[in-house]
Amino acid sequence: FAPLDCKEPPAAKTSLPIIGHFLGFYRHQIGYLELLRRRTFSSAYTLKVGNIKTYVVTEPGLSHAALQSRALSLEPLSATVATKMLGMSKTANRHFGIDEHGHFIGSPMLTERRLEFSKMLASGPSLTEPSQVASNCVANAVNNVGTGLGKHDLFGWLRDVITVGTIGGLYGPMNPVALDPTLVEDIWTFDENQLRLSWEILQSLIAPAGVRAVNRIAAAFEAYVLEGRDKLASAAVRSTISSAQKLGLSLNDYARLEVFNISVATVNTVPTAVSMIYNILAKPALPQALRDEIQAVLTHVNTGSPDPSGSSKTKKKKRKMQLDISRAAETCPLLVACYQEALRIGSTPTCNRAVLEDTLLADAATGADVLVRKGQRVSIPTFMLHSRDQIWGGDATAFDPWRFMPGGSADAKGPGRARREQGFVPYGGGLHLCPGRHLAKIEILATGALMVMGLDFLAGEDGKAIVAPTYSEATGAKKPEGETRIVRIRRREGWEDVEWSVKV
Ligand code: HEM
Repeated sequence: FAPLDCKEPPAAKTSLPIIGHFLGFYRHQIGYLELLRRRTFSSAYTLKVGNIKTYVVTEPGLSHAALQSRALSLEPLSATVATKMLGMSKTANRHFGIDEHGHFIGSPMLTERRLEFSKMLASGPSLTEPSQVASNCVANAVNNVGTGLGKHDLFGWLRDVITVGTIGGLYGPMNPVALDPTLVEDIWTFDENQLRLSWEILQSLIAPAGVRAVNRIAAAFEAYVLEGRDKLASAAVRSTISSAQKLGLSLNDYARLEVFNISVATVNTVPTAVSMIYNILAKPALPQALRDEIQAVLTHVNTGSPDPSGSSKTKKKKRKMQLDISRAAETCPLLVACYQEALRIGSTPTCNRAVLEDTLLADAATGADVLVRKGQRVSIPTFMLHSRDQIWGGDATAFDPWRFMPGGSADAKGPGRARREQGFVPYGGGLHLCPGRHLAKIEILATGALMVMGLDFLAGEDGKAIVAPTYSEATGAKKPEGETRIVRIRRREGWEDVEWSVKV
């Protein structure tokens, strides 16, 4: 490396040259980035690992500048990393804009795909359709819970329900996961192995489970298209399949790309919903406060309908209750605040960019600026912005939905608003702002509301209280660990006869 320009962020030093940062990541996982922030005392620092130089941005103003800059792009990284990780063919490189020397020269396919997908999932019937399917899946799961207390691995249960619902909504009723639910496990295995899969060589030795998961999912997607089951997919997915076909991507390469797509569509939604629900249950006053609030968006649809599951002799009346989640945004501020709080602390995506041109990133509020060099990377780990006391008014790592309510420390109209807005980027920003955010919001709000209204939860063991989850150090999306995952669940007392549905 050439020495850093004085305008470039300071280098994060390590006492052991070459292997120091590797050991740091090995020991502290992603928390190592926060450790380096404290060590460098800077709004951005430069991390040199192997032959890659990454500028880690740690302040709201600079992260906003980076996300909005047109001279920084996710596409070169998606192109080079995804093709490697997914084991795509050499010819696929061309479609991803990688030339014969391995350089990124721009990819109309990636740009077109992103724009089309964003448009389709923004509003209207093409958003309603997948949202409805995903929400129905959660309603069915609640309807299927028994009246006696049963022990559940709450994370595992929600993971499966949300994954099946999201993929059903996007890829239609005959999607690969509907036909083979064991693929859910493969999605998570892929997520845990992403880092190792992005190695240049020896992936089968370093990440055999990851390679197996990619191959299994890709084979299922090949069959999905060959058998014409994709005809039943959502408009958003159909449009991306047709653009891949138009550009001549082979069936195998398309199927491998879907491994990445189904992963991004689920591995952030699940931990966010899981964090929201566990934390609601762990705060004694919260479930009742939410139940009082959500009552306003319930409609008793049909009080007189017979119980479809009963025999003709034992026909019971079922109360059909519809949750109108489309009204939750204005009517249920506490539920929305729980969703925001779960986004803030429950999922920890990192926004990555490749620098296309030497660029000066400037924080408009503080006047601080840093130079990022062409060909290098910028990384914005959202957890570093979302968990800082100075931005969130103290106790930033705790789940406290009231901070988002009027008069709370994160009140949208309160002091420090601009800094908080720039420092709250759960869905990234700029050109690459997550296209699935509207779908995710509907799914997570519906999941939270249905669980709270329809079910009673008790800790796994008698006499114990449900506690906020602690997380395992595993790589990939956040997963609660050990005993905290087990809870006892039954239909809510007095509401056992309700059959739930959702209006999105
Ligand atoms: C709580 C749930 C979710 C969270 C927290 C989340 C977060 C993110 C983040 C941080 C990014 C990177 C943005 C950037 O770099 O600026 C992203 C990208 C993306 N997300 Fe999501 N996401 C969620 C749900 C979804 C869902 C449900 C879908 C699919 C329908 C989806 C599809 C995508 C896609 C395709 C991209 C890549 C965008 C691009 O290449 O420009 N996400 N998401």
